[in-house]
Amino acid sequence: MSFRLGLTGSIGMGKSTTASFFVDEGCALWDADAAVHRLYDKGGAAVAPMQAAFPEAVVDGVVDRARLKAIIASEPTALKQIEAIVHPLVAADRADFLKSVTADIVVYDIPLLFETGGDKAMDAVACVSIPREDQKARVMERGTMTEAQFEQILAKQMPNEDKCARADFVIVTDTLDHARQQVQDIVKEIRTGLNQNA
Ligand SMILES: CC(C)(COP(=O)(O)OP(=O)(O)OC[C@H]1O[C@@H](n2cnc3c(N)ncnc32)[C@H](O)[C@@H]1O)[C@@H](O)C(=O)NCCC(=O)NCCS
Ligand SMILES: Nc1ncnc2c1ncn2[C@@H]1O[C@H](COP(=O)(O)OP(=O)(O)OP(=O)(O)O)[C@@H](O)[C@H]1O
Repeated sequence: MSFRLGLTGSIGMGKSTTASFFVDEGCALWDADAAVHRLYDKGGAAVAPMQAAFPEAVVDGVVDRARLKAIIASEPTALKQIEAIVHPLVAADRADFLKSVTADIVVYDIPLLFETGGDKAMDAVACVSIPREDQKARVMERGTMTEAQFEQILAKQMPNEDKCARADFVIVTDTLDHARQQVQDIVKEIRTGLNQNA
């Protein structure tokens, strides 16, 4: 069985970028946010239940993220409802992915890993981290969220310090080269452990 490494971190901290460095080292990757994109897309399994719960959020058979963010911003219970629809479908997507995996290390990029208790199913967890001001600046630079939407999502997440305290590895994503170096060190350490146990 593959080594299961959870990769988590708060919004905009650098999970996706760091995940790509693990792929460069030969790890397999499953990405929870990417699974949500597939589920919201045309023909995706979340479209029909989302249409039933939030008819105005579905446009041309696709869940429209801008509309969804507006709904989340104005309806306090909306995100919980969305999670109840989406999270079981995300779990099914992950189970499907696992059927075909052969890599020695599988990285699970999951923003809400600790919040959902998913860390218990991992052999180790790595958390990406940068100071809060840099995090906010990076998210604002992306231009896909207002400051209020960013703060609202952030409020739903476990504080960065708590995530880092619970993680086995903390990856500081201050520069691309530094993050890549830390990823290479972690992969080396895991592979050394795997070879010792083989
Ligand atoms: C809130 C939505 C519309 C924002 O879409 P957008 O395209 O702007 O951002 P994206 O999907 O890339 O998410 C950005 C980040 O927001 C954070 N985030 C997303 N959903 C949640 C949530 N339910 N709780 C806390 N943080 C969240 C994560 O850090 C994520 O990496 C979208 O993320 C969504 O529909 N979320 C609900 C589904 C969910 O819980 N996804 C989390 C992974 S299973
Ligand atoms: N190591 C790094 N050095 C410099 N910039 C970085 C680094 N890692 C990520 N970034 C930049 O930070 C921004 C956010 O990165 P990324 O999309 O990987 O974060 P994320 O945690 O996956 O975000 P989200 O939680 O919103 O999905 C991007 O603009 C990216 O280019």
